[in-house]
Amino acid sequence: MLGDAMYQRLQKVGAVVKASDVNCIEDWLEYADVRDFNAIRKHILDFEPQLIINLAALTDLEYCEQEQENSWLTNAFGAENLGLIAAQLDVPYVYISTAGIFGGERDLYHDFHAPNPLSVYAQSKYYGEQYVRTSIKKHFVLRAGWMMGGGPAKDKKFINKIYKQIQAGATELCVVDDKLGTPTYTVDFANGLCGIVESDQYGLYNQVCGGAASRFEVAQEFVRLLGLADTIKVKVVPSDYFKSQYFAPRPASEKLVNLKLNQRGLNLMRDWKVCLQEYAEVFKADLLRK
Ligand SMILES: NC(=O)C1=CN([C@@H]2O[C@H](COP(=O)(O)OP(=O)(O)OC[C@H]3O[C@@H](n4cnc5c(N)ncnc54)[C@H](OP(=O)(O)O)[C@@H]3O)[C@@H](O)[C@H]2O)C=CC1
Ligand SMILES: Cc1cn([C@H]2C[C@H](O)[C@@H](COP(=O)(O)OP(=O)(O)O[C@H]3O[C@@H](C)C(=O)[C@@H](O)[C@H]3O)O2)c(=O)[nH]c1=O
Repeated sequence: MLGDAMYQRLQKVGAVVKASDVNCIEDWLEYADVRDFNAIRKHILDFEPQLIINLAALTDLEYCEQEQENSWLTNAFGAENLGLIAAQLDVPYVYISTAGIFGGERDLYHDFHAPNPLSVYAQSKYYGEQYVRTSIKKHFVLRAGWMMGGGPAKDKKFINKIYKQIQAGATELCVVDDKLGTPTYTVDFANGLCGIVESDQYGLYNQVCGGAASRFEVAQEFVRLLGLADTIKVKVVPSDYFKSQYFAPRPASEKLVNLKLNQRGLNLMRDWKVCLQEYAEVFKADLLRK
């Protein structure tokens, strides 16, 4: 999801990019596994980078509950591996963390509030965040919220899960209103990331879109933007409704505010509704094609 937007953003400024993944679905991707220190070290050293951005992760919370060792190796150990290589090369290191590290005790979290990760995914990401913050001097840790981006082919999360139901002909969508968060558009996130890195102001930053919402509000807005509000009903359900499908623990609220970015004048994130309007165009075009 984010890799796509990041690559496009870096292409725009003419950066020379070596992009890698274990899942090489684009011709600009080369194979590299963040769990394999020696192999990825060689892969990176051969390129002599000036910056390392770690976007690799396992982001399916249910998979992470079931495949715990792999989740720790990818999300936490992978963060360490790339951090060590960045430190050895003395280049800045960007690690992407998540609003999901919070426990939901509060309604809204700024950069200084204390995390309390509930799921294996969140625990492994929080470990990565802490490692990077304490062990890597030239670090940027950026916390994203509910990510949306990549379109029908690459978006693995909520928007595309809703879209797939619509595409399959659903006239009623059941959506929870007891989970709150901050949608985060990958295009804006990649843009903001570049601004933060260029500023040389190392550290930890919340970086989410403006505003906040429940999953229900996001689904309702998405359906409206697709022009389907009259034909598709979005029905409120409690999270319990999905307890067998979405069994990983999730906080009631993972709403973030970009307190530090605002103070530093580095907040380039637009409001989530403006971003969703732009993003929905991709899905509208896809609906028309089919
Ligand atoms: N999506 C979201 O809502 C949020 C994401 N984030 C963070 O943003 C970052 C980017 O995530 P996002 O773009 O959404 O996720 P994606 O799944 O789209 O991208 C992550 C990529 O990493 C790959 N990967 C998995 N294991 C390895 C490995 N061992 N070595 C190298 N690559 C690997 C995945 O492959 P495969 O497809 O095979 O798994 C996938 O292609 C992650 O750090 C994530 O934790 C933060 C907040 C919210
Ligand atoms: C598909 C669907 C989901 N939902 C709800 C249930 C559940 O709370 C949530 C599941 O969707 P997602 O898988 O996108 O959400 P989730 O896995 O909770 O997303 C998380 O992803 C990782 C990567 C993060 O870093 C977190 O911060 C967070 O963004 O949406 C509905 O209410 N109705 C639906 O039709």
